[in-house]
Amino acid sequence: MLLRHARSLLFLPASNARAVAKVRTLPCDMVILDLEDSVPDDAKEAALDGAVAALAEGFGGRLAAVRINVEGTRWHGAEMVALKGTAADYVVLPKVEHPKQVRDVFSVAQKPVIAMVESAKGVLNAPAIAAGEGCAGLFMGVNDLRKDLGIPPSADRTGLSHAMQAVVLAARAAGIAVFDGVFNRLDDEIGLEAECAEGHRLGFDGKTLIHPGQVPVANQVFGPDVQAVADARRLVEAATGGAERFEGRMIETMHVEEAHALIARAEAVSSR
Ligand SMILES: CC(C)(COP(=O)(O)OP(=O)(O)OC[C@H]1O[C@@H](n2cnc3c(N)ncnc32)[C@H](O)[C@@H]1OP(=O)(O)O)[C@@H](O)C(=O)NCCC(=O)NCCSC(=O)C[C@H](O)C(=O)O
Ligand SMILES: [Mg+2]
Repeated sequence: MLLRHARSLLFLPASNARAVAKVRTLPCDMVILDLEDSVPDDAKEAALDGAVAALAEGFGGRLAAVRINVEGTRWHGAEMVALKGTAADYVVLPKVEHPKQVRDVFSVAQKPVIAMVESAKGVLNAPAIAAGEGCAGLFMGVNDLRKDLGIPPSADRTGLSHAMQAVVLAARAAGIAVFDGVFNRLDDEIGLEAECAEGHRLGFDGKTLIHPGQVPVANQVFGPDVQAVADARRLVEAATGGAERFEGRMIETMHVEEAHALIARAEAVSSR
């Protein structure tokens, strides 16, 4: 599956063996083994060993990534080296503020990097980060970004909207994938669905998640929608080139290209 086609990207602490076993039974498109904030300092080395062993066992066709610790921590170097040659599809690098951080990880781990944008500096430098060597995608890190911006945890996402749009713009200008941040309220399915729909409307390709119960909602919202795919197929069938009337609306070349992209996404998802 192409990164851009992933709908549900599930984080789990690499130190949690039960979660590692559980994720192999879930319909998520990407597994992200976390070595950073969800793993206590005294469990980091064991978590890295666990991640490498889990990657060797595989994740049954799901994309696999590992989130490492930031540069300047005592784990960062060993983690990059350990991931080289593993079956990880991507390394996720948190708290990125400059393209060099991504380039350094890419050159040591020899894996494409997904950069997490989770500070004011990261947002302002997102265009350079996204366009830099080794960067395959961007994740919004909404918890850290909120903290950096001084937005209270109880607030809605209004104060993050400029940053979210800036990150989508940066990714699209660089031609890479972009994913919305996590939703912390574990028992609020309606809130999760609304937030997934908001992310979808903003242009994100899918959503990063933290709990198995969130996977079906993200898969459903980032679909793609069955009606939209049927519409796209009819549009592609009907289009003859140039501006024309299709089912009461004008279509042109870009609508045909959009329809092809949607059909490709639907086919990628159904082959999962
Ligand atoms: C949030 C949790 C700590 C909740 O844990 P808990 O209450 O124990 O979960 P449940 O009892 O409901 O679990 C039910 C079963 O599901 C498994 N499980 C739970 N979570 C996961 C998961 N993420 N992936 C796979 N499997 C999972 C449990 O093991 C149970 O199964 P079983 O044992 O067989 O009964 C917990 O959900 C959790 O740790 N979530 C992930 C946290 C994480 O990875 N955090 C890092 C990413 S968040 C982020 O990136 C923030 C970002 O940086 C930012 O700034 O915004
Ligand atoms: Mg964070």
